[in-house]
Amino acid sequence: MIVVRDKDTLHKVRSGLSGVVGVVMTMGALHDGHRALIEAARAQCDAVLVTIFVNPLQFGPNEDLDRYPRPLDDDLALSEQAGVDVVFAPNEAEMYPSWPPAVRVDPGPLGRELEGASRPGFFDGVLTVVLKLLHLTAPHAVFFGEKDYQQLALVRRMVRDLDVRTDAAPVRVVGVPTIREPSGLARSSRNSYLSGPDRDAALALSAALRAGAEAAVGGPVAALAAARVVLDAAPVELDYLTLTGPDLGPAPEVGPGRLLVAARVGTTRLIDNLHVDLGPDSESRGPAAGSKTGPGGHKPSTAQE
Ligand SMILES: Nc1ncnc2c1ncn2[C@@H]1O[C@H](COP(=O)(O)OP(=O)(O)OP(=O)(O)O)[C@@H](O)[C@H]1O
Ligand SMILES: CC(C)(CO)[C@@H](O)C(=O)[O-]
Ligand code: BAL
Repeated sequence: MIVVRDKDTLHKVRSGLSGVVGVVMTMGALHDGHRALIEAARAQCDAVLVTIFVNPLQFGPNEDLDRYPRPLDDDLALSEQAGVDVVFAPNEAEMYPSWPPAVRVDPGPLGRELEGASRPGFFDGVLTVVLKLLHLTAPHAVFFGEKDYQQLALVRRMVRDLDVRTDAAPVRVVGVPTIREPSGLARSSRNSYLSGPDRDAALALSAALRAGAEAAVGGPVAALAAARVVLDAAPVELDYLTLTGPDLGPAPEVGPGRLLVAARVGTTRLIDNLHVDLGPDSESRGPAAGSKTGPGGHKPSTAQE
């Protein structure tokens, strides 16, 4: 495995890779969720490149940039063991020679909803660094986790809207299902912040999503209500609970939907989401109650604090 810290060396190393190149972008503190992305990339590509960079541009002033874990040696060991060919781990000066960057990617209306509403500027920062990393690594396919469902949707949209291509074909954006602990908790680098009681409380997110999915046969209102009961009973501070279509547009009455949740557990902010099958019992129930304008100006069914 080759470890690269600067753009010029990356260019040389990338030029030496042949066949289909897959990239997995991360902020490090690698876990089984990242491992699943690497495995998907290995299965679909001839060479796998992993980026490790804690991107300051996507952190707000009161967020956890300073305390975000940076166990680089462990990350390199996991990457090597997982069969990664190249790791690109630049520092901030290498990625942002001029700070702050004056030109950034505008994520559009969807980028200002949900995570974007709670974390202003977050998706401008994410899409800006993702676009830079796409230029620098020139992948044929790039792999993102469904755990960050809105991020995945926005990267797909950016690649389409800004014509991001490698070797004359659009970069393929591959979504990988969420890896969970046996308890149901979605694996996340920020789980390392959770103390014992917070770890128990954090289980409410995935439990609420499962309760919502089970109740979804009764329609959107039933799904949201069931999820909300679980969250209300737990010592967590709900940020949002939303039901949308699979593309983050309005939730249908019947058919596939996505239930998304964000909540603060102690000082740790966590997100999760799950596929739900709505109906068929909902067809006679009338429209779902929407209490907030949702992604893309639509009205998804939302339960909000
Ligand atoms: N549990 C998971 N299952 C599948 N993919 C995941 C999981 N956790 C993270 N990923 C994906 O790994 C990539 C890098 O994410 P990142 O390094 O931010 O990890 P993270 O665990 O999401 O960190 P954080 O706790 O800061 O949100 C993203 O595409 C993300 O969606
Ligand atoms: C995509 C990403 C690596 C950009 O910094 C980050 O948002 C993440 O780890 O999900
Ligand atoms: N996993 C998404 C990156 C972030 O929360 O900053």
